[in-house]
Amino acid sequence: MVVFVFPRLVTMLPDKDGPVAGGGQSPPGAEDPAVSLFRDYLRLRTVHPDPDYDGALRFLDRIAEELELPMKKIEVWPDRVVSIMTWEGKNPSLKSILLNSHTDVVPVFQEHWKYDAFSAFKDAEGNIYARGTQDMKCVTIQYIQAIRRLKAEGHRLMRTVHLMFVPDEEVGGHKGMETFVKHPEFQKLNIGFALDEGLANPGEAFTVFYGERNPWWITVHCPGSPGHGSRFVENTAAEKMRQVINSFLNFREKEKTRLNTSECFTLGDVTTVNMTMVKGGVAYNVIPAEMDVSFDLRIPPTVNLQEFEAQIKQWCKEAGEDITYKFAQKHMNQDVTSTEESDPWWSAFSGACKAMNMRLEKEIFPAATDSRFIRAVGIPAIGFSPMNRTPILLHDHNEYLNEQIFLKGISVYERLIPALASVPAFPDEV
Ligand SMILES: CSCC[C@H](NC(C)=O)C(=O)O
Ligand SMILES: [Zn+2]
Ligand SMILES: [Zn+2]
Repeated sequence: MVVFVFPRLVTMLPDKDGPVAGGGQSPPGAEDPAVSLFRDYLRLRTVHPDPDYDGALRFLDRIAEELELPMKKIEVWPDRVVSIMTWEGKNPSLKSILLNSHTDVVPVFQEHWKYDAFSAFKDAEGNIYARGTQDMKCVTIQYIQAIRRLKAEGHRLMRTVHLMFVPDEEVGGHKGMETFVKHPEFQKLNIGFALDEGLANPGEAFTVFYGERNPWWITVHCPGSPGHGSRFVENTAAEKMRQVINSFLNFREKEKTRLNTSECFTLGDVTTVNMTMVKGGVAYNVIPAEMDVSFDLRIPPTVNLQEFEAQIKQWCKEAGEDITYKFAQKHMNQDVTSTEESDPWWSAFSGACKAMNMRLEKEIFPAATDSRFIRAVGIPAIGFSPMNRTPILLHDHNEYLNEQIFLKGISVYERLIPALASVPAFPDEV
């Protein structure tokens, strides 16, 4: 049995922004060690643009030592390390289970926060405030604590379980999962099924994501005739850009209406279009020779991407001569993970949830996570963060998670992980 000896020094200090007594702080020593570990992890500043990845690696190394699990590190890019903790199964030749989480978090606007976003302050209701409480440091610690409990109870699972900790998800995953899935060390993991992040659900149910919308980030370049700002110059960049904007934003209106008029649609079922950047011009009285406009498009897996791009091409053509566009992101893979009851992975996942009386709501993830790279190499992946009764606050001010919800999530994984690791061998595995 592994004795939990994680040092509690930081946790026992009073919170910077909270009262030392009477502010809902548990007396030292009374807090569940899993919550203390979570709060310690939240205090690491793995925040962009300069995440303390070394701090995270040291933290995770220490946990691997406690759990007596080997930790492998692969530098997929200079200063970008993927680390993998492995709990070998009784039958290591079978396909393994991946428990993925990213270590980085998005920046904060501290002036809009009630507490220091890296103090992990816990209020009287047990709500823990910090960047990453929902996205996704909770899941990292929940995986770890579930494995810790299972090991302490003497379990040994049939399939191998890998806990993977990746950098740079929040900045597109290029120097993280996107590169790592093509690495020979990734192939060696022999992954059969993956869990990655999901979203909180404000109600009683838990949301599970079986696919994602494809992110397309596009910049449309509009060249035009320059001239004096006092004249009616023909064929200006601005006139073309106006047409382009109209086409994109008219389509946006249609999709918004489609979402709002259908009872069964969620955000993941329609295409969103947002104009996010505009560039051009040098002076008030000089008509510029070029203007650029950028859009963030999110396209559901049911949309024909070739036809959609043809539509964009048409909009640009209609807006005037010599308009070009280029993509900063253009994810093309539209694979979704099976949620048929006949699918052994889904059946194990949903069966374990059912046994815990959890109601699941299946959705397409509206934004992009590292799951898209995992699915793109043919591995089924489910996005799931066990947080019900919780408002969706990822990337928002005052991101928080209640400690009881956090603790319940550990129990959820304690059932889920053995269920997945017990999926019987497939015919091609023996
Ligand atoms: C397209 S890469 C950026 C990834 C980011 N993910 C999340 C979850 O916010 C996004 O969807 O914008
Ligand atoms: Zn995330
Ligand atoms: Zn995020």
